[in-house]
Amino acid sequence: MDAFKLLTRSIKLKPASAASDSRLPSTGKAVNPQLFRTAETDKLESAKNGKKRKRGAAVQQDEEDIPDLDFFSSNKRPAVSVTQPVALTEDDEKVPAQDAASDDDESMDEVERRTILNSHKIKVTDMRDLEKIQAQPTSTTDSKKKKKKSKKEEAPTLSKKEQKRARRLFPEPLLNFKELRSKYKISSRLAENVADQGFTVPTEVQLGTLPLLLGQSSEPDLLVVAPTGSGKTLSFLIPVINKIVRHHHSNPNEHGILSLVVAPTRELASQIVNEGRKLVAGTGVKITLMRKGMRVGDYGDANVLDENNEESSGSEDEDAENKPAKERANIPVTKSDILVTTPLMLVNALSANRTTTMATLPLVRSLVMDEADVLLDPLFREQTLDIWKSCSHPDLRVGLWSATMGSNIEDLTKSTIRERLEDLGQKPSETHPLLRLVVGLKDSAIPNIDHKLVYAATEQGKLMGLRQLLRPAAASPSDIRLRPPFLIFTQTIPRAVALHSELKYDIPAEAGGSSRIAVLHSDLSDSQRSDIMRDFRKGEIWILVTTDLLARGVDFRGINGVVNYDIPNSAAVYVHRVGRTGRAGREGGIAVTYYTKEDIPYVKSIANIIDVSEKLRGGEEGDKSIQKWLLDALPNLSKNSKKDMKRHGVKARQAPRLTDKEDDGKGTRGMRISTKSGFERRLENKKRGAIEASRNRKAAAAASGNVSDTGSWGGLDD
Ligand SMILES: Nc1ncnc2c1ncn2[C@@H]1O[C@H](COP(=O)(O)OP(=O)(O)OP(=O)(O)O)[C@@H](O)[C@H]1O
Repeated sequence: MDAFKLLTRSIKLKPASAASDSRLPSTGKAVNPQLFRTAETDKLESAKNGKKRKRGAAVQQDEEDIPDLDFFSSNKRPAVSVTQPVALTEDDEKVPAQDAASDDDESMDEVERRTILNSHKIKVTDMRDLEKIQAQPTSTTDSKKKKKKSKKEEAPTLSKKEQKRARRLFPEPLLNFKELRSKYKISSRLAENVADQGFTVPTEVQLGTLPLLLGQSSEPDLLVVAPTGSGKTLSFLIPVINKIVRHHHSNPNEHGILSLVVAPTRELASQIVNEGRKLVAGTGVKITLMRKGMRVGDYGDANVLDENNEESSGSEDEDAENKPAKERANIPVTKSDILVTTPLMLVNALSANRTTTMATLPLVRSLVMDEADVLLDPLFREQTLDIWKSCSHPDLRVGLWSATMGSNIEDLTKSTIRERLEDLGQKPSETHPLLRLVVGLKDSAIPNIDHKLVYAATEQGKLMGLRQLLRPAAASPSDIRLRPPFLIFTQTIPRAVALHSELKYDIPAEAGGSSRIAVLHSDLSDSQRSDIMRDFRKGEIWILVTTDLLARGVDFRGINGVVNYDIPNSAAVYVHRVGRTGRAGREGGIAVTYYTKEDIPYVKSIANIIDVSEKLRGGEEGDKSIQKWLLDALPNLSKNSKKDMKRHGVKARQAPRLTDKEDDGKGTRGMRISTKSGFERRLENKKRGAIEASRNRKAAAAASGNVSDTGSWGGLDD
């Protein structure tokens, strides 16, 4: 029997069918990017859409026309000159007459709204204190509901269930992208740019959040928890850009950073800029990636850098970081409407590397925190809160977006909003609401990927398993089949480097050899990082070994899967890592997680996530990959151990010595990434020792003049 099969008894492997290839995310068609919907709502929505089609000027593209999402495609769209006139002219404000006229009579009643939101598993909650909700109900509920609610809330004490019900909101959903223009009257240029991307059906998060952020009622602060790959970027960028277009229209003389988007990694920040550039084309809005040395805050001078010259001024900016304060004062302040940044880079720019008090960002009206839970995690918290406080405009709105969000983050958000308002002398009840929108089950993995949790017993077992994945042709029909492109996650940088060197030559030369596999981590230079990202996106690199640097936010179109070579540090990290596949509703992505003896204490939370995701997917009990006996047998982790794991990962894997060539201290022995057995390594070490001793002897003999002159054998090259 295959040794590897013995190690994978905990998982049910289904025979791979010939048809499985066509289900690969990189080859398959993303028929519908939505993850949750029912036949009943499909009918209701198409009835509503049908009405619009008859009346609207432009007919919406049919669902069948959605273009193939191809991993290897460059996602090119027709070039649009960024120098086109600033949008929102008189014409821009005009909405097709029929559409505008049709708006009111087509508003949905509450039953329809409830039906649609519930079937898409969208839950909107008012997060304010109940008294405040009573004092200032939001206009997203209809008036009947308000009356009912306030009567109920007059009762002296409400049960938890009643409180929950009182907080629930059923705002109008967005049925199609055409409504962005016809109903929400966004800039026509922006609407065209959205249409140019070929998106036809809004994802759940877009369906729920866009009306909230673009609607007529007071723009809320918003906490959004929505699945990985569900299109959150578009959801926050469209309202941000539209708000700036309007701002330019009403305040043509006010220029500066109006919106700030903060993301935890440079890779994600630059991806957001790329997405943003497609949307701002021709709108007159400028979006920029924060770079070292840029001046962005209110430093008390009026110099402004025109972002049109941004590229040419890049190298000067780099130098600026190291210039003395006086000279830095002469560097012009960046003129961009939207700044996308990592927290540290912006904090350093606003405080001259923490040598001065933080400068302010007085014009910022929208602060978007992408992957907000990690931005408010202890690692980044101080920096993120400093940035939040530096946004001093009274009309600031915050948006916190992620696929996972602990209740501590919600509490921190509430208290920060409250403190900020107090500092500004505003009473919370006078202002806008804080809403939370959750799509699906909070903190769960997407239901459209296959999870494989594989017991590999030892580090060697993991490597054997991974090698089988790399050679799918040699595998038996019941083995896991994972076609490149895919990502492999390790716990630490040294482990990523070691795994990369172990696998480098596993890809045959005729298939491109070692150039097909790369390693990406934060110790590489910025340019190395972006080259690798580019080559992976282009399909030149097939397998990318990486750390949690790429676990969040990064969108590679149609990668076929994710391998957790080392188990993730927490359930949330699992959700984000595996969410790099199965994006925009694509089926066929695979997430393989190996675990060893040492990992057993930490596996339960991952197994639970998989179990919930499979329940969400529906299907037969027998189709589940996690067996009940495994769930029951796995130990629960104490709170403290969970915390410890989150901070340090599996302790034994932190050991610094990891490659064969390095000495094997006892603690690291079991955690080395290598296929060689201990016996083989001992033999090698002995051989090395013997060679070393022979060299020493020769050197000693040479020193005493006793060596023969042949000197032709230099020993084994180690
Ligand atoms: N309505 C849509 N229809 C089809 N594809 C879409 C739609 N909206 C967004 N996408 C695509 O879905 C992919 C994922 O989007 P995005 O990166 O915004 O996801 P996300 O929700 O931010 O994920 P993560 O939580 O991993 O950061 C992108 O390739 C994007 O172009």
